Amino acid sequence: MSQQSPLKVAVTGAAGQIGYNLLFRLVSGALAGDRPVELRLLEIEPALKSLEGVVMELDDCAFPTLAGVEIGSDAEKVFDGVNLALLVGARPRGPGMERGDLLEANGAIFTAQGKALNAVAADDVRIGVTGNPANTNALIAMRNAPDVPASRFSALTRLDHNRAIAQVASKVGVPVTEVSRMTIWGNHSSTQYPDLFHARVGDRSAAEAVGDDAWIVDDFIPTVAKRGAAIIEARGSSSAASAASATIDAARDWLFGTGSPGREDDWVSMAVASPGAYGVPEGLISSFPVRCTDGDWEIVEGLDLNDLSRERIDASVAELVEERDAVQALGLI
Ligand SMILES: NC(=O)C1=CN([C@@H]2O[C@H](COP(=O)(O)OP(=O)(O)OC[C@H]3O[C@@H](n4cnc5c(N)ncnc54)[C@H](O)[C@@H]3O)[C@@H](O)[C@H]2O)C=CC1
Ligand SMILES: O=C([O-])CC(=O)C(=O)O
Repeated sequence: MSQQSPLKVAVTGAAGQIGYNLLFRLVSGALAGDRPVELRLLEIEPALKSLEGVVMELDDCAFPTLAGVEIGSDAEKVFDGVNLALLVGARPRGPGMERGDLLEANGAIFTAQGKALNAVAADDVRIGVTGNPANTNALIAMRNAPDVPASRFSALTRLDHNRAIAQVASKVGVPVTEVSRMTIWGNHSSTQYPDLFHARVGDRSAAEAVGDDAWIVDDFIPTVAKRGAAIIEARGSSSAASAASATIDAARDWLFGTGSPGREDDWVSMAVASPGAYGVPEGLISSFPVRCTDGDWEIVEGLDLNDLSRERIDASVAELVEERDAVQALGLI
């Protein structure tokens, strides 16, 4: 039995589709190996009964690493002392909607949760936002938590990153493990820019390995950027298992480090508060190539951007500026 203190992990929207795919993996080692995990699950009052059923199932797995579960609808109680908060709970989009259509519906949730985290989370808290529109929800939470360093907030673009890796591996006919240095730039929306010019397949540029610029522009970029909508179209509801998997990938790498043996210099995509890097206005939560060590991220600097990359990044960042202005006008930040 491990003697380490439990990692206290909050999950919001825990009774939802992503929650059902996330909780069991979170406590079975995918996040923190054999370190015990204590779950703090936040839901709205009407969903608590359903969440009780999920907790029964968690008990029934008899996970050796599950150090306890608390549930509730009061954010200040649930977030008390948490080291990691995964903010998943939000209204998902349906067919025909863009993620930005959810700004107002979800803004109120992230102001309240930002304030609660500010008041009661542990000093070392890291906050990952999956609920859409993820970048701007993270911005709202961050701006409502003035005592938590801005670097502790991130929004999920790891699902897009994983989708991009899968697409390029399939195109070139290599295992996904051959693809490295993938970057998603900008917003987790259809304007996002998955970058094959810095990605690698083995020891070559991914763009060269693909050898088909028309495929990159007409096929790869829209397939990755619109994958969420394609899943909604096919399943009738938005991605859940893959979103849960990416939420864990992102949190694990943030807390315990990016890279792997032999690929120490690999990076991942995370949407983080811009320090002004690559011309992205300071404070905007935008996706960048990052490396993480001991719970801190660092943007990979000095990548040359070709005209296509510059144009696509600028377009996605312009959308983030619009979203920021919209939530500012609503008084949410
Ligand atoms: N960033 C990403 O890559 C992805 C993001 N998403 C987003 O994740 C979010 C959750 O998706 P699903 O689990 O499929 O939705 P869902 O509707 O199945 O579950 C959402 C849960 O959040 C709960 N909730 C609502 N307001 C809450 C509040 N104030 N506090 C706590 N819980 C609250 C609901 O009761 C519900 O149980 C959506 O916004 C969806 O668009 C989904 C896929 C990928
Ligand atoms: O598309 C959606 O609304 C859900 C999501 O964010 C994704 O699958 O990337």
